[in-house]
Amino acid sequence: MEKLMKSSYLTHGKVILIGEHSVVYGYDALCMPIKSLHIKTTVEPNDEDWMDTERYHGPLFDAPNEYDGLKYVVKTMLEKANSNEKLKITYTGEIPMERGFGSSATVALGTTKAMNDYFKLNMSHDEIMAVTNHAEMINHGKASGLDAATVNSDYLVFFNTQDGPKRLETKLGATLLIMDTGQLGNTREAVTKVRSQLDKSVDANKRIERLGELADKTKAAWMIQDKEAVGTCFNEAQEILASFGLSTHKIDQLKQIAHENGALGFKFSGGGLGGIVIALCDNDEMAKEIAEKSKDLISDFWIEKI
Ligand SMILES: C[C@@](O)(CCO)CC(=O)[O-]
Repeated sequence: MEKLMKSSYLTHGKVILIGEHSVVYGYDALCMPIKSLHIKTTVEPNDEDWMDTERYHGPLFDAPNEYDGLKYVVKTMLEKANSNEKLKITYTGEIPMERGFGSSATVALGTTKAMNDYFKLNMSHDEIMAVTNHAEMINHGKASGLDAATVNSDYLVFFNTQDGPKRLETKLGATLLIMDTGQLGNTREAVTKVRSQLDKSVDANKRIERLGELADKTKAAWMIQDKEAVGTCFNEAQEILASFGLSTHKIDQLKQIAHENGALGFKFSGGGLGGIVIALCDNDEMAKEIAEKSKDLISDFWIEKI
């Protein structure tokens, strides 16, 4: 089969604004790409066995869950190419793993696209997303497809599992402060934790439904650039997510600092149990101030105009 000598693909990260967890059960969510954080996937020939995980190097692969989805991608793509070639697949970049930045979707999509190019498979967009989403299912036990859709989008994404991603181009006219708690989140564990409560409690189901409503309210407020209303939705979403046991002491401390320093809204972003938090700020100065006051509790921060 005709193929390239080497293929690379650059994929960016994502930050969920609102609707994590409820999106898994069909409700709406809003998620933005983070264009400043990337992972580059490179596929090239190799003498070693592709199943040898030592082959994957870089800071990314401390996260065992992510291997299984990736192994599925590599195996599936080799089958599609009708090849048993041994490959070296390398990941480099600055997206921290297991923080809520969509690292698992990023590497799954990057590997699918880089192998599609390497073997000149000409797969359609839907076929590429099907492989990536299945890898996410393997990684997280249950996956909505939101992360994969957003790491593949240059625009803010309004999403539900039935209709897929819709692009939103309106700017809110605010600043988003993203802070890394430095604590590893575990999406699989968090998704399982929510599901077990939904199986047992009517009230838990009502709270998940409310999260979906909050995503719709956020979108409506976003479209008319009502940042105070967006912030209020973030705050209520944080309370609901915390009621499922997904917040941590550090997240609660960061929430207090953000509110004391004028944040319009605060919540964690992604699966929870650690990972990243977001504070909606009126302007960059407020974001810098909150980051400065939080510096002993965080490992890194990013400021995005939204
Ligand atoms: C927790 C979750 O809603 C987001 C994880 O980034 C899971 C999913 O949507 O697949």
